[in-house]
Amino acid sequence: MNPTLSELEAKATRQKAAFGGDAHIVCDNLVRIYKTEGVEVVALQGLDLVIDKGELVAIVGASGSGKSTLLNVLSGLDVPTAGVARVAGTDLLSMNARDRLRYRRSVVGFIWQQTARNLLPYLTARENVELPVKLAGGRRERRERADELLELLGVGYCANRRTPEMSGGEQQRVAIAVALANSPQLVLADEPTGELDSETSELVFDSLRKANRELGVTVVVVTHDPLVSEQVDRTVGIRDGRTSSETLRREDAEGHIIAEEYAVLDRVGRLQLPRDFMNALDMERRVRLELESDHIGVWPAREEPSGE
Ligand SMILES: Nc1ncnc2c1ncn2[C@@H]1O[C@H](COP(=O)(O)OP(=O)(O)OP(=O)(O)O)[C@@H](O)[C@H]1O
Repeated sequence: MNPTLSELEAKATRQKAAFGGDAHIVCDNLVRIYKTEGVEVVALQGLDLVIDKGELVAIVGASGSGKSTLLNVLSGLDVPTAGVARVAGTDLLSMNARDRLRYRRSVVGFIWQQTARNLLPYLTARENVELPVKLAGGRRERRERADELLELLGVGYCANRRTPEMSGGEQQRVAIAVALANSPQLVLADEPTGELDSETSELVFDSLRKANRELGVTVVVVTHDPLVSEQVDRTVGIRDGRTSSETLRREDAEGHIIAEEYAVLDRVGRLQLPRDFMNALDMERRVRLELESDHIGVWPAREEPSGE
């Protein structure tokens, strides 16, 4: 017997609800189109991403692939055009202005690449960390909280310094403390080590990892820095506004780090073949697939008969 319309609707809703379940971050078919002077740029074109609570994830991709757009959506700074974006149960598409402010003050913390953008230069490091707590209406034990965070991130000695009295790396670690001030569930960092040398970058990244491990906060870092992406359990690659690959790292029994790269398969079965694989075998337009018992083979299309 054919299913009724209401049965089909119920099935469709069930399938939709199933994607990502109640994961901490769920992006489902996320689309962001920018319109400037009549020209449309599709920055995110159906991006799917699921991140669990307490994960530390690096997002990598070529310039213009949509990384910052994704981070701006997750931070509540930007509203996507379509799709689903949910963080800690909050639907980022349907928030009103008041919810958005509350979300940005207490659910997420953000660290920008430009050190100067993260801190107010006329305040000390401690005052910078106290400020978001003050703005969110927190009155008690602000100072203790600020000092505790600065200590945890290894910059306790900077508490009374203003921005010009700190190095770039120290400023970024204070910026992480500012981002953590209101005990957010998620910290987002856009190229936080982009302006730093590799030694200082490592210290900044150590601080992010400490926040993740010791405070249990989920951390998502956009980076070009191979050093950073090698130190996380999961790296998500973005290409042309979609997640295209994931590298998972694990330790084997002997303590060696094993990194395995996967292509991301979306719900309708689309996957992006790595460009260098396609180029190596001259694959374009179409490929031949063969189902084997434990894998699928992908071959270049057969030569078209010339018709002579
Ligand atoms: N405000 C905007 N108005 C118009 N187009 C935009 C805007 N912001 C981003 N774009 C476009 O959207 C696409 C994705 O940009 P996005 O900044 O997210 O990329 P990215 O991966 O972060 O790049 P980069 O590594 O260079 O920072 C690009 O083509 C960019 O030009």
